[in-house]
Amino acid sequence: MIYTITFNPSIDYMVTVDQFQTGEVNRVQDEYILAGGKGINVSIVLKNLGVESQTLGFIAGFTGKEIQKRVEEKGIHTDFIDVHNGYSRINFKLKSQQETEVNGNGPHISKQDIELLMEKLKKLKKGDILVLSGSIPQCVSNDIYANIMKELQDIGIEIIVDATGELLMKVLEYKPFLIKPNNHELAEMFHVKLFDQKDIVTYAKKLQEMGAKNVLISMAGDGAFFICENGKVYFSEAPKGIVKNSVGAGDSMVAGFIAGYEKTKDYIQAFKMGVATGSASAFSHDLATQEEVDELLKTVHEVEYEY
Ligand SMILES: Nc1ncnc2c1ncn2[C@@H]1O[C@H](COP(=O)(O)OP(=O)(O)OP(=O)(O)O)[C@@H](O)[C@H]1O
Ligand SMILES: O=P(O)(O)OC[C@@]1(O)O[C@H](CO)[C@@H](O)[C@@H]1O
Repeated sequence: MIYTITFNPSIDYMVTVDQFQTGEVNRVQDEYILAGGKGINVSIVLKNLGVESQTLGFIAGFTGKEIQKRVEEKGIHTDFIDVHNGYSRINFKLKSQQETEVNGNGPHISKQDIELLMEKLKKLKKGDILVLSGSIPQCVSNDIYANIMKELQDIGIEIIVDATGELLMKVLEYKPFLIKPNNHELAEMFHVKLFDQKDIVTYAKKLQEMGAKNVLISMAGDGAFFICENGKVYFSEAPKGIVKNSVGAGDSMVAGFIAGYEKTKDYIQAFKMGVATGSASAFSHDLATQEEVDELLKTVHEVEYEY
């Protein structure tokens, strides 16, 4: 079974404004809400691609209930912990001349809440896949993903981490199956500027040397690199299209990779599926559907990157 964890789920309030003006009253042209949070998005896209998963994490208040309802309506099994403290955040996503995001803090999560999650995770079995995605609330220590991996290291599950900064750096020693920073996050983690593709590959390879088995580096419309555990490096251009909403493109890429790998056990197919699924989400208002992914997959071609 595949499990996704979202420490800080959200209601994503998506708004389109023609020519947004700061300091003025702006009227929306279009608005809708989605249940969000990175792990939840991964589960939704997996479901769209015909792969079952269960989603865990922490919810609170009326927004938490709405998130749970919306996820379950999609036929995804949830096992959230209600922390009975505050409410799950509402993240504001503005599409105008530029895309702007304002993400909330989320509810307080106590030590007992974390212990409850750990108890659930200890029931995972050999062969399961666990996806740890997204930021954590400020009240949670940034070694939490590493602690989870440490606790589960003898069970024999593959763990995928989509996070950044110390949260990601600290898991590397536990050898995650896959990590997916984007190129900007990669630069921030090493406190460097990455000027060209060669720089990006150099630092992505460092993450592999530090423990990650496979490393995906997404670069939005500039394509993606895959540093494979077979020692090779692959590059793919991003498919061309009109970006409607790139929120969740990275999560979709993770889901596409997992779905591709589950179906074929082939890293190249998984990489191509990841790219196609990320772009399919970027080119639609909601997250990618199977049909959208199938269409784009025909246009995705990987090349081995000579390093
Ligand atoms: N403008 C775009 N054009 C084509 N494909 C895109 C575009 N933006 C994103 N994608 C697709 O989605 C993948 C992931 O995008 P991106 O690098 O923006 O991830 P991310 O920064 O983790 O995104 P987010 O945090 O918004 O989910 C890319 O590798 C690409 O396949
Ligand atoms: O604050 P985090 O956890 O880093 O990101 C949360 C978030 O921006 O990520 C998803 C898109 O990737 C959205 O659904 C959600 O609002």
